[in-house]
Amino acid sequence: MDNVTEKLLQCFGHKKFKSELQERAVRAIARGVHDVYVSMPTGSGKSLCFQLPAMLQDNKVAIVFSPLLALIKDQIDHLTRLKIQAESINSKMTSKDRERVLNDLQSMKPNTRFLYITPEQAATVTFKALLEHLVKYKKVSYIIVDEAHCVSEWGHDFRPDYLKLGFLREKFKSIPWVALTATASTEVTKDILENLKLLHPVAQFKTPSFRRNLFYDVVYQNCIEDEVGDLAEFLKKSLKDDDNVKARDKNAAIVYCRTREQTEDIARMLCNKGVKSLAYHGGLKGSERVSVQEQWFNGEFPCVCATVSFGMGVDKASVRAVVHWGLPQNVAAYYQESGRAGRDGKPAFCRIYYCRSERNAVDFLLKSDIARSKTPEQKQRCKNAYKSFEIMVKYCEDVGCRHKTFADYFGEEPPRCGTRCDACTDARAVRRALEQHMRRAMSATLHRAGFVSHDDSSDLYGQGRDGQKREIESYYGDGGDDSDGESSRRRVAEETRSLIMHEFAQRKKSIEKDKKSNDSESAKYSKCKAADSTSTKVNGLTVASRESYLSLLKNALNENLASLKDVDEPIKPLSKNNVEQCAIELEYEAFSSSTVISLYRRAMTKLIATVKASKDSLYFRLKTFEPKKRETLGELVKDFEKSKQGESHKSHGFITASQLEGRIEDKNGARELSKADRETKRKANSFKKDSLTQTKLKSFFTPKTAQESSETSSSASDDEGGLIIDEHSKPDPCESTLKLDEIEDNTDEDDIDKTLKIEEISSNSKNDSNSKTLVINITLQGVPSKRANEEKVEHEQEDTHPVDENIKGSPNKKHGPAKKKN
Ligand SMILES: Nc1ncnc2c1ncn2[C@@H]1O[C@H](COP(=O)(O)OP(=O)(O)OP(=O)(O)O)[C@@H](O)[C@H]1O
Repeated sequence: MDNVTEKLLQCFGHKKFKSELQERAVRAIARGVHDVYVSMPTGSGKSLCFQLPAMLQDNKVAIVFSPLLALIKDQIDHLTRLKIQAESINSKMTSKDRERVLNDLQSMKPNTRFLYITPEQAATVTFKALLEHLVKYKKVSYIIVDEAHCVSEWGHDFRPDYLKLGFLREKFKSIPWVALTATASTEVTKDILENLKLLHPVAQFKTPSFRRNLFYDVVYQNCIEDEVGDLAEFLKKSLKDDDNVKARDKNAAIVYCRTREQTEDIARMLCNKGVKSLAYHGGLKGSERVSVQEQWFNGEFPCVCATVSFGMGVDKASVRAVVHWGLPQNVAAYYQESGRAGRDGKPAFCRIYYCRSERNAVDFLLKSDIARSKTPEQKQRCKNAYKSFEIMVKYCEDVGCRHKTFADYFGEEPPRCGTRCDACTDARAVRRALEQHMRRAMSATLHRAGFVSHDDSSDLYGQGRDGQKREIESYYGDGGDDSDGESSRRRVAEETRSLIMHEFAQRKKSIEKDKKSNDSESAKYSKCKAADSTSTKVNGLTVASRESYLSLLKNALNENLASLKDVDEPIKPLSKNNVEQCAIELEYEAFSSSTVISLYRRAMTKLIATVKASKDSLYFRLKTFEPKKRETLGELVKDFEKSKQGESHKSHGFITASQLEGRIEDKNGARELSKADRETKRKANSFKKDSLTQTKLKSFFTPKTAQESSETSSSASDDEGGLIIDEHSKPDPCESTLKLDEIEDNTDEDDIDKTLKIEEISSNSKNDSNSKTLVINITLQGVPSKRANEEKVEHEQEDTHPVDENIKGSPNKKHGPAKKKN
């Protein structure tokens, strides 16, 4: 037994080295000839690599740079338990404590063997003076940089203050340096060696990232019925088989969640499903966190649902499962977090429950980071983070070996995985699951009509990298000695929030734009007067909303009329169309006298309520209503019937263009049109051209109930009872009217040769005539033309705006937004 192994036992209680690499690293560092770089997986005993050599040098102190106060505390606690004096100098210490540490370090033979410092503290005048003193009196054994990947912009935890350490290396050339990390890709390794200015040749000790005892797989959340149920089953399987061990050594699990709320929710659900779980996050009080950690550590609660703040410094060997509920931040972070499983070398499971919508949220947040980065360095950093995220996405959305992803990332040869991941065990099953996941994700996206919900994307990803950082730092106290840290974090959070709000505003704008274009489409087919000007006149009001109110008003008027059937008093004869005409006038009055949407709503609500209230007498506006003499469809039909007596097509709702056009072909096929026929044709073409009048065809071709049929036939005999076809022809400052004559001028004569078929293809009669859906499909028979397609008309009554609750019996309340069918 040499003095190295002797000290191993004496100071650390280990009879042998954990691995060959650990021993080689220890011996190389102990020689003190070269700077040493150690890259070993989490839990492989890296700390011992420098702690043991430091213990070999009596009366000397090792300076250890570590990124977080909590990590420092864990290490100091660990060494204190081993009766090795370790200290720190930081802003959280009392001045008395600080003085005590400084006095000891400045003494001839310091008792302190390890001095833990944050990189921020390293930049202070006090520390610089202290270091100069220690070096001058040859009291420094080593300078150690723990978590050295923090020096690299490629790393997932870049800390700018780590860069300053390189100056110290240049200044104190006589002291050997040691840099250690668990997660270093090729780029990160290069950065560590360069940025820390380690003296060449650097002795490098690097274990392959492949950990054979860990089984990796991915489960797609959208492919399972009960996600948490699945998780519970998985945990139960992973946690069993530990009956004969001490409570402390019982199997344990960690479920990493993105948000604090998620940790609470999932922990609760797991408890309900029989897996004793606790939530852990930065929002808990310090004492609560310690308590959770202890209960988990002692085996009282085998599972902890935590944010990423959990685990650093937590050294439990019997973790049998590490689950990520959603996409991990990046490969390095995932390797580190999942690497907390199976530290005892026994089989353990690492699973991701992948959710694509979350991926989209992360994608958005990382892109936002890139967009708002102010300096080229920042931008590069954000781009690196994005690249790393993309690798993680590929990890989840690919069928390749999971371990190979890590090997690629760390610049190693692909490992011989065999059956240590789902993809290598059963690639076909993984491919099938992936395809199913993609299909479902796609259909969900389509379902949302292209709008991916980012409502709470900030929450989904715990507010991105910054959120994750905040989460860690809330756990670790101040995250260093950066006095401005809190304010800069707040600023970053504020910027992130405002960026997200900005993005939402943009989306809202584009939705508004879509709404507007839908609205102008609806206006073409609306019965409301000046429908085109709806939103221009009253901001926020939609045509659909007006149609809803109009429909309610018309119902109320019809009810009013119907309620007087048994009353003795003589009632003015009014057809349904007269009532509709009256409703249109009244609605228009409310619309034209309203300047804001609330006034319009109030006016319409009041109007409808008043109509409903006049139970025993005809509503006064119906009494005084004088239908205007207008060109009506009734007239048109009569014209048509007159000219085509005997020829008229009796089929309901089906008129051929040859009939409408009154086309007469002589023996030579030449066309002759009588004057009357030409007039009829003109009108027919005007229907074809004017979407407004096409809309009015709706009521004409709607299949009628027996009662409606009799009413219509009676109204057909009434000159004023036909359907209004030129409702909008009345000059109105708000509306633009397409006159029949103007349409005639635009008539394309080519179309006359074709047969115009107006065919009702769908009629969806609901309880109320107002809620009928009618699709009128106009096709030009013969060669299908673009124009023919354009002339497909669809009209569906819609109500996208909620109508006031006090209006009862609103049939349109049930309606969803208008659907566009082609
Ligand atoms: N030679 C050894 N024999 C037995 N156990 C050892 C040996 N060396 C270290 N260990 C133990 O292994 C565990 C992990 O060690 P350590 O914390 O140093 O790992 P690490 O690589 O620094 O992990 P992390 O990256 O998570 O900090 C500790 O419990 C430590 O006591």
